[in-house]
Amino acid sequence: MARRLSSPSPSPVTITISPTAKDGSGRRAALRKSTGLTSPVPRHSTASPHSSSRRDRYLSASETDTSSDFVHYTVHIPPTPDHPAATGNAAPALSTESIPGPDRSFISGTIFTGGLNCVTRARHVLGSTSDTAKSNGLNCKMQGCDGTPFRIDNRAKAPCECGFVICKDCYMECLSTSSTCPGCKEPYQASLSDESEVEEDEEEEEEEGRDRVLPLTSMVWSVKVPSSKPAEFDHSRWLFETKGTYGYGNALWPKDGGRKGNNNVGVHGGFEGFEEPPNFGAKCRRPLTRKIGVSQAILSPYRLLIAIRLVALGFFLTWRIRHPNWEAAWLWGMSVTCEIWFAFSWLLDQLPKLCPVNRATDLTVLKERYESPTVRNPKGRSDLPGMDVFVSTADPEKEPPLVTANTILSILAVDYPVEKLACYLSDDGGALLTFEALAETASFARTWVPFCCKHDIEPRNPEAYFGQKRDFLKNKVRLDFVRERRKVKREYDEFKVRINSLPDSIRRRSDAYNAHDELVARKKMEENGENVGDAKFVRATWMADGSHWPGTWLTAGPDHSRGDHAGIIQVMLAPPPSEPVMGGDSLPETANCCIDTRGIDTRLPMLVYVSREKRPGYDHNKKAGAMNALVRTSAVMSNGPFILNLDCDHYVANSVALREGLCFMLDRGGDRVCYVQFPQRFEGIDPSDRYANHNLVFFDVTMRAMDGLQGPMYVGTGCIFRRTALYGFNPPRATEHSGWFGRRKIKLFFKRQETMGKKHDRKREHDVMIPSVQDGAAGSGDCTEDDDIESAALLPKRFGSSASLAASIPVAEFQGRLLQDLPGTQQGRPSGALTDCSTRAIGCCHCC
Ligand SMILES: O=c1ccn([C@@H]2O[C@H](COP(=O)(O)OP(=O)(O)O[C@H]3O[C@H](CO)[C@@H](O)[C@H](O)[C@H]3O)[C@@H](O)[C@H]2O)c(=O)[nH]1
Ligand SMILES: [Mn+2]
Repeated sequence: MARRLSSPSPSPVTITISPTAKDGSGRRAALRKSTGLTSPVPRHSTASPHSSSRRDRYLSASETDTSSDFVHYTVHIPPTPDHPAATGNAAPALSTESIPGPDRSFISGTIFTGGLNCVTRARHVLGSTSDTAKSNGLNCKMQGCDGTPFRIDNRAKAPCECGFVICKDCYMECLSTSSTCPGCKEPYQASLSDESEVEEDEEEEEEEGRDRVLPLTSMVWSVKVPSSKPAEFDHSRWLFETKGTYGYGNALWPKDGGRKGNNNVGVHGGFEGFEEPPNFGAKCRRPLTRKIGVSQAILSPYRLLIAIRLVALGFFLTWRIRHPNWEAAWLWGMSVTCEIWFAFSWLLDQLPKLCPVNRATDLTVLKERYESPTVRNPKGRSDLPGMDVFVSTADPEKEPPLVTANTILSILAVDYPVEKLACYLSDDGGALLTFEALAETASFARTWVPFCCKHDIEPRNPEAYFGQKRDFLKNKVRLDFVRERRKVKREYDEFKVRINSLPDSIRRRSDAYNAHDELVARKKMEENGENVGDAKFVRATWMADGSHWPGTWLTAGPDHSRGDHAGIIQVMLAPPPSEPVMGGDSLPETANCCIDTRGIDTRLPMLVYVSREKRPGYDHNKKAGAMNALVRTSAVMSNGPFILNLDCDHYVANSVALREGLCFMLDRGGDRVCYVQFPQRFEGIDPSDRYANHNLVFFDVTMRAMDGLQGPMYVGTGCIFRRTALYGFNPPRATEHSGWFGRRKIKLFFKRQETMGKKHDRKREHDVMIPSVQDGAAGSGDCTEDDDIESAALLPKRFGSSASLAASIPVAEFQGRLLQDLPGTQQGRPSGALTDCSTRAIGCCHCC
């Protein structure tokens, strides 16, 4: 039984399927439920008359446990703008009301497809993209008003510290009535009477506002940042050129030591007339990482053993050569050659291992340096750089979607500032199954992630966590832990059932739609008097909203087969707001009924589904190609300066791993680090490791030993990269060998060879300079005009003609710098930057 396509209404389709799915505990999966299969919004917002309450669901699960041999699966088909619901119907599944402002365009603007042979499509979003401010949710937030907010430099700006966006009329009204911000109920800082004043005084207001919220009031009054508009001032250059310092002791610091009076001058002061700075940074000067030598007790015997073996080997080879066997000379010759070769290769293998190193990170220092309140960052907002996590999957049959889903969940739940994290799934199979599994994952993440954060769950892969044999109560202090764990486990079991029944439900849905289409086509042909017998009908794969899946079809069709389909991008979870959204304050739709999220930040990181375009005749380069596509897509969407890649069958086993990786990147000298490789640990294989499947020698010995030399190698996955290194730019300070004796430090980043002889031409092509971010995408502060033109001309040659991609490069470089003390840092591309450029970035010829 299927709903007719021609009369779209959000009534669910009940499909009866044979009971194939079993959940983890072996219990027969017999659940009656309503699922909005492609809806990344919380499941309970898809409320329909058919969906029972949660408690009922559990009850019905146990009731039908033994009695039913069939699963009643209710597929809720959400209405969409192209298939609008009949008026007066129940609330649409993709209820925009349930999503706070900025998220709207991402949730309703679902799928982006496009590429070489087809125009870029952005379905469902047409209405909201017409007005950028609207699509970003940046219109006036007053109830019943959607006026244009204050604009400064084309950016909407809130007149209040709390970020409540408001239009001019409403602002004036508020001022005249209560003078308080309708968002935070705090009084507005300055009352402004007319429009010009509003615009002109914005900067001053900003400064006043900054002073107001600073807790360190005694210090702040005299610290004047040299420029009122920080983005235009290059602080690092200023520091470098003037040898100035900020804060205590700088040129602007008063000699008399400020309000408190100064009794210390001349006593502690290093320079006459300047106050000795208090020791603020004693802790922050501590390094983020430490190199720990391997204990001599282990190394010395090991080295001795190698020396003894070497000597023995020497004696043996000498003896061998001195005692030739002339009766079988060729045999003797062969063995000697082979033995010498083996000895040599053994030596090559041993020598690098003489000096292995361990490294340790200090996460408390990272927290102090980047996440504690400072003068410039009074709220202690995280200053960590953005991080994009890439997961690749290729075939939903060989790589089960449940495994991929668990990987994604472990990423979404990592301990990293949510607004700085973005997760991308590359689906090389272009399969609707992976797509819908990801939508389900996004939905389950709303329960799983707050649960992990609340109770410090480790590991944050639900399958691994619930499968643990050890006592789960260890180190758990919260009283509601046991109850919530039980609930979440049950949710997870249901989630597994849903994922495992997806192949069936997709097939059945498609069959129903196809049968209906075929019937209509047959009728038409009969009416026209055509021969129906030998007609062939296209068997499409249908999405839950009643449209064709743009990727690979179950029965391959033209333009929908493996290796021949359009590119697809779908944002499953919109970029989160920058302020924490505590569970208790959230709207009832987003409230989590499974666990008590009061006081827990319920935001989730951005999650994007990407399936790159594939066309015959192009080499897609397997995983490398998928990674390239993700690098370009993420550049125009979130542009995290660091990238972590994982296979779909891996997961983040330690929730602070990302932070630990970044310690190496952000430590002193870290700007020379291009990537940080994590070791891999394996599960589900022989625990006694009889066949060395755990790869311990490789990850725990060889890689550490290589680290002691020049650094470990990239093993193809589980690696944090510096984005600009992937673009092929040289690190800011490359340490290069110049000959055998010693090293030479060269500065390649912003400097170029003065001489422009022919010899340099080839080199120049590889050392493309990253244009300075202060001067926009095409200009460089240190370079002449000629250089600008040259680098601007080289960028499209290497990265295609996408202006957004080119513009994202210097931003990524800027944000990846060591200290985030550069003001005005734009955190990634604005969330509304999802344009047709990102679909062109996943095009197979990459000629956007
Ligand atoms: O066309 C393809 C083929 C593969 N993959 C992905 O690449 C990853 C690795 O492929 P797999 O066949 O599983 O290789 P393995 O031998 O299991 O993986 C190891 O070896 C690979 C190189 O041989 C590395 O890329 C992997 O990171 C490393 O884990 C998987 O996530 C796949 O989904 C794609 O995205 N597109
Ligand atoms: Mn693999």
